[in-house]
Amino acid sequence: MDPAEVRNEEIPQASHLALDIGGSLIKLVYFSRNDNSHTDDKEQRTLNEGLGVSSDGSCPILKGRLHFAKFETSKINDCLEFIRCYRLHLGGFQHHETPSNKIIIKATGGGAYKFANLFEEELGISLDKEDEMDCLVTGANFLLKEVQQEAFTYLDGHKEFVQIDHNDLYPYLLVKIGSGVSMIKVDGDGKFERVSGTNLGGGTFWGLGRLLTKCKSFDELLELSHQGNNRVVDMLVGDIYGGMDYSKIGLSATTIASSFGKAISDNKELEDYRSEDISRSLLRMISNNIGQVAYLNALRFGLKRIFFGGFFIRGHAYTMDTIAVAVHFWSKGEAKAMFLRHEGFLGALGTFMSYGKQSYEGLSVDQATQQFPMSLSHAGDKIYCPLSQDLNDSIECSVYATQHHS
Ligand SMILES: Nc1ncnc2c1ncn2[C@@H]1O[C@H](COP(=O)(O)OP(=O)(O)O)[C@@H](O)[C@H]1O
Ligand SMILES: CC(C)(COP(=O)(O)O)[C@@H](O)C(=O)NCCC(=O)O
Repeated sequence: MDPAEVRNEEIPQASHLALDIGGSLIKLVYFSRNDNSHTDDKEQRTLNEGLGVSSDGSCPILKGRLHFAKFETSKINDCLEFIRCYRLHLGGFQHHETPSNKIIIKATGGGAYKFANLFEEELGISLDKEDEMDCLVTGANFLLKEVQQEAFTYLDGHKEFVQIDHNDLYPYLLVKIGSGVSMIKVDGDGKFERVSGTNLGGGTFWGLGRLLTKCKSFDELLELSHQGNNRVVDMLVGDIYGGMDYSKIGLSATTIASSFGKAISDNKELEDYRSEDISRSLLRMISNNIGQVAYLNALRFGLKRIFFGGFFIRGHAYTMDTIAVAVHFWSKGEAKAMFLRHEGFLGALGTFMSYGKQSYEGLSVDQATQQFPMSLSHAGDKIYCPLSQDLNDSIECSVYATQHHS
């Protein structure tokens, strides 16, 4: 929605804005209270029991919705306008030690540093910086432990949700495919190590794709790949071996021997290739490489489960299939690639949850839980998301908030 179109009466009472400002995209998570947000006594008691908190009335549970939004980092002014328009910047917290009682908003990602002054100048707010890897892991652990049907496998066009056993979650490898790629070995809550990364990531796909195809948007480039045939551009084992498999080393004739390799011998110019084929080849090259590097890192540490997140994936079938096939192929079926429904918002969710650590004056989230229609689900962590919600929509949840006094 164009922020200019937002009318006053449509503006929700929003709070707890959390920002993840990455190299390509800015992700926002914020909470808005329902009009009649406070629970009645009976409901409050039930919620408190579910959350395992005391029911002395000092910790009101606010009902409302979690909202998700994203903007291209290069269009940060649109993001600032959106925040201003929805008055999201007013819903942070105040640190009584901060001169002039500036409102503080939680933020992560490189942009929390790069754009700190811009946020201060444009919105008059300070960004309280949370570590990016910390937030990614917090967001991933929360989703894997608390959200049913969050993780799924994808192979040969078949999507299957994975039942996560809370007692058997760790260790796992988290692969965040953003502009670049971070690979994090996760051993528990707050226990992790970034073990590797690669600069061939989502930014590489989009950047090279834009140059090679003249596509105007990431989605257009992704869409093109649907109709493409990578074999027009890629050099296959069969191209080298006269149509035959190289079975002695386990390579079939259709295996890609060299991504974009055909372009060296075709005597063609860029214009002679279809954008669809280039997009498909590029997508396959990047996805395959990430799958392979991820597998090698899983092998280093004996990890069997690899969760892939980040907005590069975009729930895109061909991307997930390529990554899953790479992991399956290289691990000979030993390791499993899994994907996350809330793939792009791990960092922003982790940042949102970091409000719970605050003990400053003002409203702070200590716990939040999604309320299922029939009964309260267990809320071992801070928020609980529903299963079938489109991420572009808001999701219903409750926030357990304490009022801190100076
Ligand atoms: N609308 C979009 N605009 C730009 N990139 C997009 C878009 N949707 C998905 N992407 C892909 O997602 C990547 C960014 O993923 P993200 O997890 O947000 O990382 P970052 O934190 O680096 O911004 C981009 O490099 C691109 O490959
Ligand atoms: C520097 C980053 C952590 C920034 O995160 P991003 O904005 O890409 O999500 C990431 O781009 C990265 O891990 N790059 C790979 C660097 C490397 O290990 O080679």
